[in-house]
Amino acid sequence: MAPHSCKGCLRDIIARMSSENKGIPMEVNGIEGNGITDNPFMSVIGMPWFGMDIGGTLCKLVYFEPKDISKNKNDAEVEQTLRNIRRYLTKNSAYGSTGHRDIHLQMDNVSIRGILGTLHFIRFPTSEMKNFLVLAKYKGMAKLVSTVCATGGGAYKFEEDFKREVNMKLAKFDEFESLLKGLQYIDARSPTECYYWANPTDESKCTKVNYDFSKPYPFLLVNIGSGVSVLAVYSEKNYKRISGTSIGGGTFLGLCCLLTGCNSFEEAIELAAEGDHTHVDKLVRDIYGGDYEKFGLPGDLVASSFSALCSFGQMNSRERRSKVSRQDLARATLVTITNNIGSIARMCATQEKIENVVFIGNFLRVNPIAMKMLAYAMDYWSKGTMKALFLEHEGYFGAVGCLLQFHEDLKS
Ligand SMILES: Nc1ncnc2c1ncn2[C@@H]1O[C@H](COP(=O)(O)OP(=O)(O)O)[C@@H](O)[C@H]1O
Ligand SMILES: CC(C)(COP(=O)(O)O)[C@@H](O)C(=O)NCCC(=O)O
Repeated sequence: MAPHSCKGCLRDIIARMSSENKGIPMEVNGIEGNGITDNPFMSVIGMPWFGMDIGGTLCKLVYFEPKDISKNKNDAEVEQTLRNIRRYLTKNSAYGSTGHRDIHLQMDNVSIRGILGTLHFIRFPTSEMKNFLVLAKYKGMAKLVSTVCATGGGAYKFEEDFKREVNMKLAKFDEFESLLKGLQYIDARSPTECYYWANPTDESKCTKVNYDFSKPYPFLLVNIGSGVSVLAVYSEKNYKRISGTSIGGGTFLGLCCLLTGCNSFEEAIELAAEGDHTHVDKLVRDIYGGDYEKFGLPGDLVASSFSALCSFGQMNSRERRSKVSRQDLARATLVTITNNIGSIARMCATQEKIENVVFIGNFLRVNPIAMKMLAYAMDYWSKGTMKALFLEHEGYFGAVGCLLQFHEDLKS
């Protein structure tokens, strides 16, 4: 394996912590419940509350910070650990170089099971899970929380690791149930949650416009994570997964890294923002000389993605490839993946006779190019009958939803 060189990542922090705190045992294996943590009532009232959505690429961690944690004051050690964890999570916005708290998404004064508090939104790469567990152990979380609610594929994949490393049980919840629960909860409490892009093709006029999503049904939910899942949602409880594709956010990032040598999603998006996909793609006008009017295909529509680089009969093909920039390749990759998702979403919406298509997932993070393309594509191809909608907490609904389900289950 290549030596790990990423300064400040979770692995580094842990190494630093262990050398700075020689007195603190890192191997707190086999922590037994301390009586308090085994009592579900205590963990509801006073303990930190976590919901995790462990996806194929990113782990989304939602932390509910109750306003009042004084309920534990009869136990000074618990109280202190609780305060330390709270301080660590809420005073930092970065945890090493790989963990981030999305402060702009923080929700204050929300209540879960009648308890008022703040929701914090944290993400880190799923590949750092083992280091996260070491950190959780070191911070004493395992002594406070016996159960963490979790969703996403990683809730299954890492279940044994949680048990072995930190003696924590995972309360597992289905990822789509969680998505929908979280979406309903957040949208009802965040007045500017849902929006659409007006004039998506005209940069000077393009704006984000608030959308009232209080009567949402029916809607199509397109979750663009590592892969893509498409759900048709008819009511709070009635939904079905109608389609999906493996060509999703992970594909964009993987191909972009391969083609451009970039090393992060943010870098990929920055490159794409500066590139021109028409240097890479073959457009309808490259084939027709203009629009293909009979079937309403405009000349600037991509006819064939990446095809401009492989017109093998043409003398200039090799020269063209050598002139294409990393930025152009990143943009073309983004356009290809986004168009494909838009096309699948439109077919699903047509089939289900649904007009509102809600796009979520972290592929849309810091990615207005993709959002505007989806907005335009849905509008153009449906002749204005379909609407692409977006949500501010794009990748966090699953994590919130499983936390809510956990507390609902405790109630019943
Ligand atoms: N910081 C990031 N690191 C990696 N991928 C990111 C990042 N920010 C956004 N993405 C994009 O989000 C996708 C993952 O989205 P997410 O909804 O978290 O899915 P999953 O649950 O499969 O991890 C990645 O494939 C990538 O396209
Ligand atoms: C398997 C998944 C539900 C996992 O969710 P993710 O971590 O990608 O958000 C998703 O990647 C997916 O639906 N993939 C597409 C599979 C298909 O329908 O071809």
